[in-house]
Amino acid sequence: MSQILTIDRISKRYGDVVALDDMSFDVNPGELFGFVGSNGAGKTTTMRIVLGVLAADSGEARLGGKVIDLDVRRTIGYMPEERGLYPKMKVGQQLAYLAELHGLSRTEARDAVATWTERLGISERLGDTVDSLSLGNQQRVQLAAALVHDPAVLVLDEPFSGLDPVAVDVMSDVLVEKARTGVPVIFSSHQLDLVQRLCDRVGIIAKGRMRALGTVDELRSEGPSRLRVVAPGAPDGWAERIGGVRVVGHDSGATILELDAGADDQEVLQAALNTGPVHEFSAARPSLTELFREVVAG
Ligand SMILES: Nc1ncnc2c1ncn2[C@@H]1O[C@H](COP(=O)(O)OP(=O)(O)OP(=O)(O)O)[C@@H](O)[C@H]1O
Repeated sequence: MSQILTIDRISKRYGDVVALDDMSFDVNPGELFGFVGSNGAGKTTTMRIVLGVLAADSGEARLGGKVIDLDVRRTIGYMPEERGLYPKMKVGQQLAYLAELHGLSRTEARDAVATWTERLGISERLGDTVDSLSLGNQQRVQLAAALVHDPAVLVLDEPFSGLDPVAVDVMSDVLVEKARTGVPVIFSSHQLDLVQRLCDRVGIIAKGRMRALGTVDELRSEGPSRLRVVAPGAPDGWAERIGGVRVVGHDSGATILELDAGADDQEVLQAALNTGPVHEFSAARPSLTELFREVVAG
């Protein structure tokens, strides 16, 4: 059954360090949620609290409205940042053991291991010990470990870090596919282009607080309006004489302008045409990376 994951007003301190300060958000059934923030912003702490391996000082995490206790925790697929496999155990044995630990019968566990190792391209490694695998393949095994028990929610701490482009594609496909079955999927990442491309919604956190939350489109359309203008014959400084308009960047021959509320884009177009031909004149929206820089700096 599809269930919503709720992080409800969680706060957590480590001594004097405030790791989470009233953190709240939901991950809906069937949603791929990107959890982003600078180093030390509080992503791992949030995920550990969801898993119940760390206690919150206040607030709570719920799945389908039920506080996450030991029973609920068994239904979560988790990929910890520090990874958590037994290095000397064989891949197949280890995955089957983890599946059985989460309540699958021996036969179900064997079938699930075969399915996921095949899907993740590691079926030829079943008889190898984990420590004999490359780091990327260890990561695929770690994802298989999070998936073998058919989890009701997936919580993944930096699942893409260190993967080659092919492995990134495999991981992306699996996460999207899993979300589309109705499972809430949350993952943290510093690869914002990937988050922008994959996620239904994104939460940007800074210093333990949620600072921006929404679909990538919603976040990108907030803030001042920007124009992208390509006017090859325009002299330097052509746009700076227009009221309420600032040059905020240049990109492959284009000038990026930011307009104050009420500034007239047609006046900008006219000013550009006055310099000669205009090859491009369009609304420019900030990338997730630019938004992230603004949110974290603000
Ligand atoms: N066991 C701990 N003891 C003391 N402080 C801690 C501990 N774990 C985390 N912290 C602090 O809590 C804050 C949040 O850390 P957390 O690991 O949750 O951040 P993060 O967003 O996952 O960072 P990263 O992107 O670097 O993995 C940081 O200031 C960190 O130094």
